[in-house]
Amino acid sequence: MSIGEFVHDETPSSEIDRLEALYRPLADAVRDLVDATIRTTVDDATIRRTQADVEALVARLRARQLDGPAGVRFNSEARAWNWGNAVVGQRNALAPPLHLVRDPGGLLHADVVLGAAYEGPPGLVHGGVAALLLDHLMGETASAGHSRVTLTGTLTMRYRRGTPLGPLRLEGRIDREDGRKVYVVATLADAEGVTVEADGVFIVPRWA
Ligand SMILES: CCCCCCCC(=O)SCCNC(=O)CCNC(=O)[C@H](O)C(C)(C)COP(=O)(O)OP(=O)(O)OC[C@H]1O[C@@H](n2cnc3c(N)ncnc32)[C@H](O)[C@@H]1OP(=O)(O)O
Repeated sequence: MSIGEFVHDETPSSEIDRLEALYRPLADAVRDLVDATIRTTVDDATIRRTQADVEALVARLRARQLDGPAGVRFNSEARAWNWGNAVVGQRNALAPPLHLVRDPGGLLHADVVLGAAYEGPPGLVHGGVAALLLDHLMGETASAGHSRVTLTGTLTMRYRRGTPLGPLRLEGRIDREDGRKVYVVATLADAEGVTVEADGVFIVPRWA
């Protein structure tokens, strides 16, 4: 990976805001479609008709599109956008609707509601999904408000008990720093308390 893959793009922030407001409801609708596909109990004919409808919608969107992934772009106003990001991509229906909030004092938190699409053991969040969300929150924590690039070096999870699907809270903070290494601790919790603890080393890469 190199800094060359972060693309400088002079689209004004106001236009990015407009596009995000346009695409976010589409991503929300597709996310809802994923949930509906998992949980529907309609008859066979309705499933086949729906499949044909969805294929037609896909063909409509594919009429014009990028050759590859959306990438990470930024403008001179320090506005960055990463529409395909697996956790916070505004156009990515696979990404849970995670909204990160930076608290005074350096804590970063996010509230999220995980539904049927994130299941592992019955009724519980998939362990890899828990790691995905924590990894992203911890990377954002280490980057200290996007003031530096950090990449996950080592990530350790301790699954204390199953995490039920439903409303959850993530919290992360920097524990300590040592040169280019940023040590971050984080938790995933439900209403009863912490379900997963994580600690990780996030590295400011040599090329940054
Ligand atoms: C704001 C956006 C938030 C996004 C959050 C999402 C986070 C992610 O998922 S990032 C994607 C997953 N991670 C990756 O792909 C990273 C892949 N690995 C790499 O690119 C490199 O190995 C990288 C950057 C981690 C280290 O490379 P480099 O900068 O050359 O490190 P290097 O100079 O060898 O080592 C620097 C220090 O880090 C330590 N270190 C290097 N790699 C690791 C590691 N994997 N784990 C722990 N420590 C490490 C070294 O021991 C060294 O320590 P010291 O200074 O005490 O000797």
